[in-house]
Amino acid sequence: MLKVLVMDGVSEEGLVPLRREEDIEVVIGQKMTEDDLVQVIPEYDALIVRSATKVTRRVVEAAQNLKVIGRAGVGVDNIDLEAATTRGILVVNAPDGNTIAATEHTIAMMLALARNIPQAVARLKEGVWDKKAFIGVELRDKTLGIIGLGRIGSAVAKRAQALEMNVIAYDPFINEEKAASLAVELVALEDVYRRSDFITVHLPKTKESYHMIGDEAFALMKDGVRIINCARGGIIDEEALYRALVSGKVAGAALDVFEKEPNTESPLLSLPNFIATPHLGASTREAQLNVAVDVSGEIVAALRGKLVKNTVNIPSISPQVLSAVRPYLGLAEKLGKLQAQLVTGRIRKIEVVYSGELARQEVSPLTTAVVKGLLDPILQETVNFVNAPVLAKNRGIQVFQAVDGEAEGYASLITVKVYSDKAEKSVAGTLFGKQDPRVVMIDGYRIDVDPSGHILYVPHIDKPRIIGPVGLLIGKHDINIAAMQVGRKEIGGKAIMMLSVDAPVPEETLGEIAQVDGVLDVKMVHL
Ligand SMILES: NC(=O)c1ccc[n+]([C@@H]2O[C@H](COP(=O)([O-])OP(=O)(O)OC[C@H]3O[C@@H](n4cnc5c(N)ncnc54)[C@H](O)[C@@H]3O)[C@@H](O)[C@H]2O)c1
Ligand SMILES: O=C(O)CC[C@@H](O)C(=O)O
Repeated sequence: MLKVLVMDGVSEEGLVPLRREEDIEVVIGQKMTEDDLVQVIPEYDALIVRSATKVTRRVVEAAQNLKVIGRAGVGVDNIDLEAATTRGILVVNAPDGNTIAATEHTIAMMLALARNIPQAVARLKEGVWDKKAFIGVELRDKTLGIIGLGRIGSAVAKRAQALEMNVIAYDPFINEEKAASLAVELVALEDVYRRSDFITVHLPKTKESYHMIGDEAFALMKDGVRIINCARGGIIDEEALYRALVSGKVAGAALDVFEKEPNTESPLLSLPNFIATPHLGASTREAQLNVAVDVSGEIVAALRGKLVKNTVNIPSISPQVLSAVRPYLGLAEKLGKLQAQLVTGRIRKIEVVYSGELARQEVSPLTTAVVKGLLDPILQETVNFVNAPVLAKNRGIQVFQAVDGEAEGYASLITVKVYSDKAEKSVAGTLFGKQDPRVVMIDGYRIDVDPSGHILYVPHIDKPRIIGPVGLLIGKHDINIAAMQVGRKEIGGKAIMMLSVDAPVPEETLGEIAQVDGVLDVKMVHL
């Protein structure tokens, strides 16, 4: 008998796909501490959670039979993915089922903000019939700025247009055609800040988006702007929001999510122009049913070793295909990740070329790994072997793969070419000794770089007094250079320097390096 532990009040109705399997026992768990979960987890083959249960490294490491962890929803920030991957435990989610719920909650929050509904209800329940205190604003003809035009952002845009709002959006990973099909004007982030009467965020919490809306962003906004966050706590800096609400710069804010949850202590809760809900975005009967059905189906497929659609960590492909290309999966993903950080402009096309021995293999999983590496840092949803082409297509990115016999002297070579509206960039990599990944070419310049950790990329003119000054500037910050590679095609022409450093080089130093005579560009890459 296989045992599945279901936590966090996942919809009972949605568990039907699990319950109809005769050899699967479903156990509904009550709220547990980490210690309790560590105690019970060894007996389970699968675990389903929403956001309350934290599946920590300790929990994962205590599991002895666990094959799959299912998230009834989108965000997997409560699951230690690295620990699960290391133990070979599949993590699956249900990214589509709660889109409409989160969208409608956002619209509800925007209307509640505009018309002071929560405050007026509270006053009335205190026995005060106060019409004067709650003069609102209309949405019609106001500008809504959406940050993150993915599934929820797009659905919010449609509904806001029905309310006769002008919708503008910032999403560096969506192209103009996609935005045009939604009749949404794509603008720079600063323009969203400067032009919007209402701002709503619909992007994942990543290193880039953490505290992206803080004092500086508020300073750029219109006086009296209203702000909504039904995405992830931490995208808006709550302390800066507090200051902006107190000063009146921000007329009102509505949060469904907080940096720390649960949260009943936030100073924001004391402000009259602040409204909030306890992470209710996905809390509709329909959404909970959808995500429970979706995740239950995925758990059954995973336990039966069948194709799983929404894997978060491990590709679901046939063992034969996987074993042939597995050693290259990490390299392919790193090449995609490297391109995501090097290329500028809106990506239009990705071309992956396989040469040497790899050209004789079934390489589509590797192409997907490249796309995953490119899109993963920017998308909340899982990029996997089934959906990667669709996700890229939805963003107007064409993906091609090709084989080419010429491997430049390497046993196998993967070349990833990315074409954007501003640039064309090519990176190539191989495995040394069938296991050590190396980036061996950037834009035709030969190098030999281990794609891990922090790497400084400095294209420059090949002439004296470049490497020394750059090294000195990094040394000034006590940052150790672990390795250095320079590639050039001809003396005195363009060259590329790649420095592996033990810590990220601060922004300020990057600015100083950019000023060194002969330096053409500088980028800090994290792999
Ligand atoms: N409150 C809730 O209960 C609830 C429910 C569902 C989803 N969510 C959250 O809502 C958010 C959006 O979910 P989704 O399903 O629409 O995700 P999605 O992956 O479909 O869309 C995210 C969009 O954000 C864009 N993006 C990524 N980084 C960006 C950046 N730095 N600047 C601007 N745009 C950026 C991506 O290009 C993408 O289009 C996620 O954070 C998700 O966890 C919350
Ligand atoms: O399960 C929930 O209630 C929240 C889910 C939501 O935050 C998500 O990321 O899907």
